[in-house]
Amino acid sequence: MTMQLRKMKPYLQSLLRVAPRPIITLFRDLSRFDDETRQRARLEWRVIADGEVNKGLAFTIEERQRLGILGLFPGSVRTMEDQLFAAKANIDARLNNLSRAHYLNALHNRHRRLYYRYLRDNIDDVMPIIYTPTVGDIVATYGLNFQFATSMYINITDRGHVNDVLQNWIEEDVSAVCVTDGGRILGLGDMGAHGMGICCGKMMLYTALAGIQPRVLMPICLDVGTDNQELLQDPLYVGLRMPRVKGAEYEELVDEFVKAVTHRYGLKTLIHFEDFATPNAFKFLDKYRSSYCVFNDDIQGTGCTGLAGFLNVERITGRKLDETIFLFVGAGSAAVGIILMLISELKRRGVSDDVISENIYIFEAYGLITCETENVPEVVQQFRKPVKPLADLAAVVDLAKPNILLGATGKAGIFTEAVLKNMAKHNEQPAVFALSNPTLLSECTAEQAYTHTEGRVLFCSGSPFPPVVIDGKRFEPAQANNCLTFPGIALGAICSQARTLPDEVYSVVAHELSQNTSQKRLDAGALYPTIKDASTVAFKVGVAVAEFLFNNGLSHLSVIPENICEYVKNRQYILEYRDALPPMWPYPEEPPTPPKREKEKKK
Ligand SMILES: NC(=O)C1=CN([C@@H]2O[C@H](COP(=O)(O)OP(=O)(O)OC[C@H]3O[C@@H](n4cnc5c(N)ncnc54)[C@H](OP(=O)(O)O)[C@@H]3O)[C@@H](O)[C@H]2O)C=CC1
Ligand SMILES: CC(=O)C(=O)O
Ligand SMILES: [Mg+2]
Repeated sequence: MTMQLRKMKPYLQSLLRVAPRPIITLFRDLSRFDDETRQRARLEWRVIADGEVNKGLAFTIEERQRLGILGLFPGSVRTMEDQLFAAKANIDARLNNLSRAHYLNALHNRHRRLYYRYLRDNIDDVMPIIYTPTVGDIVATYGLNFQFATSMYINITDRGHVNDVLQNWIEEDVSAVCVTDGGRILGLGDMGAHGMGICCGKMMLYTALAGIQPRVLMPICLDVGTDNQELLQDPLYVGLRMPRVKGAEYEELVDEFVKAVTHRYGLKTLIHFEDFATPNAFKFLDKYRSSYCVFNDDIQGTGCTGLAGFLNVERITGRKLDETIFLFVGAGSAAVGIILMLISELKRRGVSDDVISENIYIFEAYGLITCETENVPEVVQQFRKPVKPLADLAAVVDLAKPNILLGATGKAGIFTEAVLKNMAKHNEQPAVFALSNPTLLSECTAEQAYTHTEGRVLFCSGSPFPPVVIDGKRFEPAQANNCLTFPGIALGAICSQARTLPDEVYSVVAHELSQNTSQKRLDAGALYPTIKDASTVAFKVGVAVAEFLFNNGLSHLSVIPENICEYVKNRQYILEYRDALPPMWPYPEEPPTPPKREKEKKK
């Protein structure tokens, strides 16, 4: 017996390492049983309750016998394909996308390979369910639906103890964290601790699109309170019920968090900042980017996604970027991130500062940024125009005659009929980027864009819109979302164990994304690849990023792999079932003896 226990020790250790917390509690409750019963219970629950190992009805009868789980499933044995069929039937039977998202989320927790295989096979149908726009509903109903801890909360009250809190995460090896403080979730504003929904969604795309191992990913919410009065008064709110902490105390928590994560998991850990309010987003990026492997998705991921779209406008219209007039509506993380990428691209091409300043117009909530505008953030100072203040966007379009109009405001419908018609008046092929998420906050709909430009617009949007048919002609709007870049950036950074991620990385990414938009798509006026192609794009971006980091001495690894493409590929998550007990989990030659029945014991 002792011998058998010793043989099983590594296996049981791995069991405790991966078991979700409630399961560990279950083990504790088993203390009143004898050793054999405990071992057996652990094995049963190990294979069923760990989403990574569970195969559901795909466990063969032989496996069920061997693992001691016979009888815990109904009699049929299903292949992966059978289970995919059943999952699809379940999804189709549901009445709305939020309900579908709940089903998929539960599948993620209990049966991970099936979940990711389902996502891979149905990615264009599933993206609007697990990501924007439904992720906005997930966040909005987070308190109502909260059930199970699969992510980490670090509260302002944990200051001074963040290291200890992080020890409670069971995984020993984490390669990337996606962290929010809930300050600006999509265009929904301050969502406090409910912002966690976004980090979970982003990290699911790490695996679904870039094939990053789910075990090495940790979604985190820094709960520093919220100024959202509705949430504070909502009995279902799950976060700290206090006003948002700002200033030194808040910044010290972020600092402690960055140090604690890199202390536990190493400097190679990618720290992905998501949906912080704009001033904080820039502050932390500037503070940590030269010493840590940090990435701000809203600034940098969106920045290179936006630039890729501009490069494709150039490919379609033939008008060079240095001769293009841009009108940016909104000057938050997203728009400024794109402006910074555009400036670096134009400078790389030798365009002068004067031309850059002249060709870019910025329209904020109060109107066009002019020389008379006060309190203009430093980063956009150079774009003030020597004209009278102008608060009507349609009039600004008439004044500036932009070729590209880009909105990232979180304000629905501000690209009015007049704005769109003016874009069409000044351009044969106007380009309109309506980047705000979720769908309800888009600056205009695809239908409005095509209708008010006589179908001439090159339109893309942050959230997906269905195809539009006008006078029998079908238009397929492209999705312009940082999901086309952040999974690949993360894949490249993780595989190369990046030290830091300098601006040049994002330039590489923008060009890679642009080049991976097929000529067929461009001919149809689509500025980005389809979501169906997003995983191919993520892989290519990942390889390009890894190559750049290896070749520029930005990797923690001392040996550069000979074939980076193969190297990245070999690190991706395998979607096929593995043996129920793969060799990485040592298992005794003989399965543990089943517990004796009462009758036998009495004999
Ligand atoms: N498609 C994508 O990949 C991405 C999309 N986004 C989306 O972009 C939106 C903005 O995000 P972010 O930049 O971080 O948010 P911010 O809130 O930081 O920026 C929004 C900006 O828009 C300005 N604004 C508000 N109303 C108007 C108006 N009527 N006219 C002109 N400007 C206005 C705001 O000004 P003021 O501060 O004065 O109100 C602010 O400068 C969100 O909806 C988000 O979901 C973000 C990242 C990626
Ligand atoms: C897409 C994204 O990151 C946002 O809307 O904030
Ligand atoms: Mg975001």
